[in-house]
Amino acid sequence: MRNADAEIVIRVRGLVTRFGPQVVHDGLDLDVRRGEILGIVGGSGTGKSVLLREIVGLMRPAAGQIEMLGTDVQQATEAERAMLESRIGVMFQDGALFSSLTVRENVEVPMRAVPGLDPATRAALADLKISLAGLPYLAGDKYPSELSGGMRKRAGLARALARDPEIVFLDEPTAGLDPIGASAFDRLIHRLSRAMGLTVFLVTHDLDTLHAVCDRVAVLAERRVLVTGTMQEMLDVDHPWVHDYFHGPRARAALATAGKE
Ligand SMILES: Nc1ncnc2c1ncn2[C@@H]1O[C@H](COP(=O)(O)OP(=O)(O)OP(=O)(O)O)[C@@H](O)[C@H]1O
Repeated sequence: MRNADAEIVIRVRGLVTRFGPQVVHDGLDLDVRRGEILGIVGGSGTGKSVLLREIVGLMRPAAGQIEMLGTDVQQATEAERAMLESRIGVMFQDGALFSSLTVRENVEVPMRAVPGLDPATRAALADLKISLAGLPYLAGDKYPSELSGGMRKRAGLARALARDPEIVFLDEPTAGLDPIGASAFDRLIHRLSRAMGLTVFLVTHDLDTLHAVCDRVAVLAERRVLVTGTMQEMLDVDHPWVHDYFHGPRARAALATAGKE
């Protein structure tokens, strides 16, 4: 379901974010549809990561409403919050893995909140997520410091998938990866989203990723979501930043690469 009638799983209205005198968002609106991969782009400091953190409930905006999976994130009771947390997964930019835990133990962390899951089942489920994220079986026993950057990203993804989420939030998943590693990660996200019906909220600067996996793109500029649409629709947007971003030399190279695949 990837059309305008699709169910809205995240609805943001009139969002205002301030840090002291700095206004990051001012009246930001955004809809995310079930099953889509939505790319969030914008210049540095436009508040992409902050928006992600506000939606998942890690930060409180100054004003506005955020509804996720039918629940008002800011008004949620503790029980509603716990229910929401069980239905989403988050992968932070640096992976945010616990260095003193093995990969398997890291993936098990979100599962600890599931009542009645015995340790052996938890470990087996963690191994399944590790393999879904494209890591070799033995990676489960390794510590984050023993992994390459790309493997750490996959471990972060495995942990985000730990509780079979309906929505995953990925903050710059391909940042710091070499181009081959990045495109392998793009394919993985696309495959997982389609196979599991996952909704993906994807913060990225990576034009190749946008072309390869995103159904729609939302551009943050002027303290709000300036425009949303397909990559094709972005090409016709008459705004200086949007034009430069989607028509610049890197954009042309990414478009040419996407056309060859
Ligand atoms: N906890 C905080 N306290 C004060 N200011 C903050 C805080 N978090 C973010 N900011 C500011 O909010 C603005 C938006 O930050 P954010 O990290 O969301 O940007 P971004 O669009 O993700 O940027 P980039 O593309 O560079 O990662 C920045 O100016 C940042 O300095």
